[in-house]
Amino acid sequence: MRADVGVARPAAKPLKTLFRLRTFARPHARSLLTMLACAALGQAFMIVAPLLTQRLIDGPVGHGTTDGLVLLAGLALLASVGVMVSDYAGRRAHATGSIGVETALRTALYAHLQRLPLAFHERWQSGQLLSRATSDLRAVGSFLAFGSVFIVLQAGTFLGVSTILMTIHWQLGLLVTAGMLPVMALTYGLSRAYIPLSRQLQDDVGDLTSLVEESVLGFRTVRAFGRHRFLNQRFEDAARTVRTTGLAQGRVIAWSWPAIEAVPGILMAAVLLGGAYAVAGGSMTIGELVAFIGLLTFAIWPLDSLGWLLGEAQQAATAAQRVYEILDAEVTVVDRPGARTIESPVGRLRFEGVGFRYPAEDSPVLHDVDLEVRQGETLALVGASGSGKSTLTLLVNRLYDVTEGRITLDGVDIRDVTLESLRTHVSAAFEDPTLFSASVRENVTLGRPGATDEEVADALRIAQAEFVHDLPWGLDTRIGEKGLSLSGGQRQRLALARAVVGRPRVLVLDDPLSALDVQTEALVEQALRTVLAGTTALLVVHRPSTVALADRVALVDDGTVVAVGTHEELLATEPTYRDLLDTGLQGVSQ
Ligand SMILES: Nc1ncnc2c1ncn2[C@@H]1O[C@H](COP(=O)(O)OP(=O)(O)OP(=O)(O)O)[C@@H](O)[C@H]1O
Repeated sequence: MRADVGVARPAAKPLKTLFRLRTFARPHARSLLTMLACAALGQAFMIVAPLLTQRLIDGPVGHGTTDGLVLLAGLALLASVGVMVSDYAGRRAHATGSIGVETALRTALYAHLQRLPLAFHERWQSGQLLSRATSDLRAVGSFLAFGSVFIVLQAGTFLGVSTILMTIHWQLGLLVTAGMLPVMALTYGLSRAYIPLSRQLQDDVGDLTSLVEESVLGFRTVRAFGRHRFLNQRFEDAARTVRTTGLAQGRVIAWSWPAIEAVPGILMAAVLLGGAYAVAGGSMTIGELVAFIGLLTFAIWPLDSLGWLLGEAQQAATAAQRVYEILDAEVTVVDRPGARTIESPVGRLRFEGVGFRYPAEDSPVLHDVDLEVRQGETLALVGASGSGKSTLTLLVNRLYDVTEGRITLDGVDIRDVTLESLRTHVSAAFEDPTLFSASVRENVTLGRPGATDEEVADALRIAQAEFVHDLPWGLDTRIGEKGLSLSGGQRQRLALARAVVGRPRVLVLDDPLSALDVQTEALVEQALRTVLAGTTALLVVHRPSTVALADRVALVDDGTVVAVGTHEELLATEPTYRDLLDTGLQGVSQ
């Protein structure tokens, strides 16, 4: 196995990665800034209350008069209305911003996943992708729209309040400002211990999600083999790993959080003591001390919450790193510069010195493949298991790109044709048919969205899939996830209908009839002949009867094509072919 698969670049440091997310926040800057401004305004209105209290104590209360009381009460009322209005506007802006950022991120991630090559999807556990596309994305989105804004707000509030405190009594004000230092030191220590554990926990949860997904999708096999205890054990082990990491994370929080939270309490005690001395010494009025203590709570809240917000930032940073590991994964199968569309190819397919190595592997699975599939010809690929037949079919519509040589369609290297155009003309159906939780019609027209009703009906007839008309809502019946509500043979027939709808120029079929009973297979083959007559087709053959559909046969052995000819020619000249027939391909009509 090679380590340099080249599908995902190692992500940068978590906090740096978090900063990269600004591109997603930028389009929502207006909402986010409105939210920040409203929150700042709300804080400012709240700070008015202790300042008014000071005026009240040192004014009317201290002098025993009612002068200015109405004005002070009016200002207090105005301030509370201000708090209410800014809170309302801030929350509205927050909702718009946070939903917008999260949607933009989710859409970008999904679109990128769709563009990533097969190599990426084969290497990544789907649970890891799922947890990144759900919980990580949530953490990142909510931090961008909430945490990041509040870090700015709380830092601003702390600085603003500290400045006011210094104007009231500069020595005590300085003491409060200095309280920031131990909080920052403790937060730094927390982040060094917390970030790796946070990353570990998110990875562990991804593994757990994969296990759940596997057991849900493979539940029939699990039940059939009575292996639920084994799977339970695997799940318990993975859950224990999550628990161990979670506990380690909890221990880090347990020592750091109380220490961070102790700082404001110590500050309050120091201010009370220092304030009492200051009032006794005459450097502070009672009203100023009351206002100072009232304002101190506004400085303490940012100190208190900064630890929590930075924890959120760290969590979001590791989540962002995990999301960027996908977003940074390279889309390797792309349109070349100057790639062109082909309108109506005649369908001449040539493999010229083709070699192929799977991205994670050291040695090639295909080498020196030279093969021509003539216009309108059906060519069967026959070979022992693992000889490379399926791999060869994956190259034709560029699910993988060749690593040696080239494949041409009508003499044009398929890498010089746009992917969209190539995949319009080259259709494929594989042994394991994937259907989607959508209507029958949507499943059939997946590769040809503009297909007419006649084309769909034609495809269903060819694939002997007319059973769909008996479904409760006919073509509009929704079939379950992966088509689980249908039998294996029914799913294969629908996948075949999808491949032949609109009569593509080139058809690649990798044993698409394997789940059919003998009778249905014969009917499908009979109908397929009419399609194959006008189409260039590459057919991976595992059953003798399918060879009968082909004009010629290519014998694949150990990653290369060793002989090409009609069935009769190969029978006469190739002992390997004869051996293969003896072991499984008997009964070919001659
Ligand atoms: N995604 C993959 N990554 C790495 N190696 C792979 C991958 N898929 C297949 N291989 C290897 O490539 C070789 C050819 O496999 P391939 O599936 O093309 O053979 P095949 O002739 O179609 O076999 P079968 O008749 O059993 O389906 C095998 O050695 C297989 O292990």
